[in-house]
Amino acid sequence: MDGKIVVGVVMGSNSDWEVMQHAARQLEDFGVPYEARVVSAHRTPDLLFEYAEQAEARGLACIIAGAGGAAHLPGMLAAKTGVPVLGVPVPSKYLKGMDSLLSIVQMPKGIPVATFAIGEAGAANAGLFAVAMLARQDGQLAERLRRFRARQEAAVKSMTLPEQP
Ligand SMILES: Nc1c(C(=O)O)ncn1[C@@H]1O[C@H](COP(=O)(O)O)[C@@H](O)[C@H]1O
Repeated sequence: MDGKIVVGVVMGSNSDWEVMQHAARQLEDFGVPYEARVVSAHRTPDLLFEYAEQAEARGLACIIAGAGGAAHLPGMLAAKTGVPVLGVPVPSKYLKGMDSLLSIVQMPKGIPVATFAIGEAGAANAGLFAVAMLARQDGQLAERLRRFRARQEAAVKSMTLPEQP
């Protein structure tokens, strides 16, 4: 990777960072150049349009978009760019992220958003999914991903449980 930003991590509010940092951390760990931005379909619609319209020309390979509640950000980005959008439902205060999940996953046919699990695991997996996509064209990244999986497998195999009666 030559340092050029290839993944955009965007979120509806800085209150989403606690969750979305898990996507950013995966990209960082794998050495994938990314940017993190607050962009809101509801609160900054012009900025959303600008970000989406420039994404392809800026060379973004994908956009990871996280939002909570009436989470229209991922879908609206997908509507305005051909760059693949990975949606992360951020947990919400009252409906625990079910609202976010349904807002993101139930896209109309023709404008896909790849939707991940609610919360930290979904954010981390969106980061890993972006790595996996980029690794198809990048042998070194593919090797790093293979080693990550091997370490994870070894960690699970060495897990112990309390003595059983
Ligand atoms: N769902 C959206 C959008 C959007 O979809 O454009 N913009 C902000 N938000 C969400 O509002 C929640 C509360 O935001 P605040 O904490 O700023 O009040 C956040 O989870 C954010 O993603």
